[in-house]
Amino acid sequence: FRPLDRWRLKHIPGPAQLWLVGNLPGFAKYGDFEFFHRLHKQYGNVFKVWALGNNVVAASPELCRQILLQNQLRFPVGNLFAGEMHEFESANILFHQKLDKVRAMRNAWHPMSYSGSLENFVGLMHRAADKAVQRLSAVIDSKEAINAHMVLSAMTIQVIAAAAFGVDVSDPDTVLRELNGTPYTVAELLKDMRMVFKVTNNPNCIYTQLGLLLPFAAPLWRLLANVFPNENHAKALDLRTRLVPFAKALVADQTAAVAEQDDTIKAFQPGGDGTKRKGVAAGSFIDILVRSKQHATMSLTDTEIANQVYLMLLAGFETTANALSFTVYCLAQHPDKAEKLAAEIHSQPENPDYTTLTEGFPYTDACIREGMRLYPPGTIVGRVAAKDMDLGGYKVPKGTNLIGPIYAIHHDESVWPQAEAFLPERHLSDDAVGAPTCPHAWLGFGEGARSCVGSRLALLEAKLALVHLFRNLSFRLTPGQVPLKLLATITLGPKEGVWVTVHERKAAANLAAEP
Ligand code: HEM
Repeated sequence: FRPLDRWRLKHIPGPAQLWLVGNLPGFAKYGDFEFFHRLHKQYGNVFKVWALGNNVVAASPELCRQILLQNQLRFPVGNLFAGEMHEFESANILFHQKLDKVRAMRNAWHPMSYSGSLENFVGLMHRAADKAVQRLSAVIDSKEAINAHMVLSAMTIQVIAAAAFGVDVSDPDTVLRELNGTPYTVAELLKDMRMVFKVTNNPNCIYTQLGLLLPFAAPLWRLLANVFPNENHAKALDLRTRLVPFAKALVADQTAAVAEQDDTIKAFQPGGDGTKRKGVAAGSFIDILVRSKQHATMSLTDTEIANQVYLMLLAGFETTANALSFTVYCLAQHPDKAEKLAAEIHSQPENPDYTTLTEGFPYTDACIREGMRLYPPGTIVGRVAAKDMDLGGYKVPKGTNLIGPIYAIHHDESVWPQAEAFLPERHLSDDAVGAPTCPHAWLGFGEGARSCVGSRLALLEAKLALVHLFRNLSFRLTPGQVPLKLLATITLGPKEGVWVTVHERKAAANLAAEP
C-alpha cells in the first residue's frame, strides 16, 4: 500500500515490514504500548512502523511535543454510517478534517473546564465517591475480594452521565424519555454508555480497520458495513438509535428553554406532566454547549452539539476509571505511599470544597500523575504532518502519519530514572529521586492545540475519589496481579480488573508490616 510514501520514508529506520500486513503481527503480539516501547529501545527516538498505513514515531519528549505543537489534525478515519447517522458521525471532533470546525468545537468545550463550571460538579462528585466507598466498605475485613475497577467505573459513569446530560441518574428505574415509543430508563442509559466505548472505532472490527487503512474508500466500507453488518457494527448502530435521539431531544429542549430565557429550569423532569417543561440542569455540558450557540466563534449545529455530548460519554468515563484504578493498584502495592497519601488527606477538611481540592492536595496529585505515567490510559497520540518537517534530523514529508508513543516515553529510563518504580515524589521536586531529566516528559493528556479538553474535569474527579477512598480505607491486592495484565483497545485498561481486599485504614500500618 502506498509504495511512494514508503519510498519517501526509506531513510528512516524501523523494523522489517511483512508483505500486506506490515508490522501488524508485532502489534497483535505485544499490544501497541509494549510494541512501541520495544521499538524505541531498538531504533531510538525516530523510527517508522507500518500499521494500517505508514507512520513515523517521535519517541522523545521533545520530538513528541514538536509533532503535537506543529500539527493539529489527526489521521482521517472512514465514516461507516449511512443516512442521519452519517451526518452525526461526521460531527466528531476527534477525526474531523476541517480546522475551523475543530476550533469552533474546542471553543465550545472550553467553558466546561472553567473553575466556575467545575465547581458546580463537586457536589455531584462527592456523592458518587461516597457511593463507591459504601460499595467497597461492604466487604471490609471479610475475605471477599472486590474488583475496584468495576466500582470506580460505576462512579465515573454516574458523574459523566450527570455532568453531560444534567440528568439525575441516582435511580436506575427513572424513565428519562419515550424513545421510539418505549420508555428509556436510567439503567438503559448507563448500559448504553458502557457499550458506546466498546463499539466505537473498535480496533478489532474489520470495518474500522478498513476505514483506517483506506479512508478514501469509505463509501465502499460504509456500503459493506450496512449491507453485511458484523456484530460490532450492528451494536454500534443499535445503541445510536437510542443515544443519538436522546441527546438531540435534550439539545432541542434546552435550545427552546434558553431562547425563552427560562433560567428557572433546574433539573430534568422525567416524563413531564404537561405543565413543566423538560430540560437539563443549568451548568451541565448540554446547557453550556447550547448557550455557546449565541457566540459566533463557538457556534455549532444541534447535530454537532449532540455529537460532542456523545463524545463526552465516550471519552469521559472509561479513561478516568482506568487512571483511578491504576493509581489504586499502585498504592495497594506500596502501603508506605498510601500512608503518606492518607496523612495528607487527614490534614484537610473531610469534604473539601473546590479551592481546597485544587490547591491543598499536592501528594494526591502526584500519586495520580505517577499512576498515569506508569499506565497512561491514552497510550499514543497521533497527528498528520501539515507540511514537510525535520524530525530529529530526518526529513518527514507533508501528509505523513505521526505518532507520539506516550507509554514508551513514560517508561524511558533516560527520561524517567527508575522508570518502572512507583515514585509519586518525582513529580513534586526537581531534586527528588526519579525526577524527569527534561521538561514536558509527562504526556498523559497530550499537548498543544488538540490536547485533552476534559483533563481538568478528569483530574478533579480522580483526586476527589482518592480523597474519599483513602481517608478511611486501605487496599491489598489479591495474589497473582503483579505484574498487572493490561488490555489495550482504544485506551489502556486493566484486563481482568483490579482485585483488592478492603480494610479500615487504622489497620494499614499492621498490614504494611505483614510479609
Ligand atoms: C484520565 C482521563 C483522561 C485521559 C487519560 C485522557 C486522555 C486524552 C488524550 C491522550 C487525548 C489526545 C490528546 C492529543 O491528541 O494531544 C485526549 C483527547 C480528548 N479528550 Fe481526554 N482524557 C481523559 C479524560 C477526558 C474527559 C473526562 C473528557 C470529557 C469530559 C475528555 C475528552 C476529550 C476530548 C473531546 C478529546 C479530543 C480533543 C480534540 O480532538 O481536540 N477526556 N484525551
